[in-house]
Amino acid sequence: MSARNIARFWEWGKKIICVGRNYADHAIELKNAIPSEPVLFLKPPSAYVREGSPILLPFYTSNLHHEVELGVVIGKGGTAIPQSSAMEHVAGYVLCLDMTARDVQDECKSKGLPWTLAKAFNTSCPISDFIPKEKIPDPGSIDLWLKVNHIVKQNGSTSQMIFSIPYLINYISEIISLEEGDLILTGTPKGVSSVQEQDELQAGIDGIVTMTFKVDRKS
Ligand SMILES: O=C([O-])CC(=O)C(=O)O
Ligand SMILES: [Mg+2]
Repeated sequence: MSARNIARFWEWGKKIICVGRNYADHAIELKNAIPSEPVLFLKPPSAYVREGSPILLPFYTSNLHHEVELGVVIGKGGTAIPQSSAMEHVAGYVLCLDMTARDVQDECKSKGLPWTLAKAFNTSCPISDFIPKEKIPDPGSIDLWLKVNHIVKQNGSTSQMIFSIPYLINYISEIISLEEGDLILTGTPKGVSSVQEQDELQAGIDGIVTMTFKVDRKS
């Protein structure tokens, strides 16, 4: 067997750990409290989708939202990783969309149920090409943007994150051990909105990466 290549980590079937409400402006737009500890949820590796394949609308939602997020790819596993050495565990980054069935999430929230149906369905995690760590020397101050049909909907800086990447790696790894090939989605800035069948989503980090995905319905 050939050596595994971290640049294709999404093929390894590792964990996708998502952080919610990590930008105050997004917490406020959805009328949520600003958290005092990170809000965590998971997506299965079957959520990954790559450019060239569409984001499929789940049949049970009529309000699918985009959330553009910086993804942190773990290169070296660990448990209870200290903040001071957290960045040594990072192999690189990807630009991600945390696709969210907002109507289903609202219902789950009101019933006190988990968000699985809202967040973890097939194609709920579109990702860009792998970005080696060296290409983003300061992941705490990069601009993320997202357009729907060429209209800008989200444009935020990772400097607005409530919990930094080292904080998140420490916090998560105290609870869930991190492994090589795991991905952490670090939360979305404001501007989330509804997408429809045939919409084109384009997202990017200026000078680093862009990606384009079409929204479709399962045939
Ligand atoms: O669904 C939400 O609003 C929580 C979340 O994923 C985020 O803030 O990125
Ligand atoms: Mg999110």
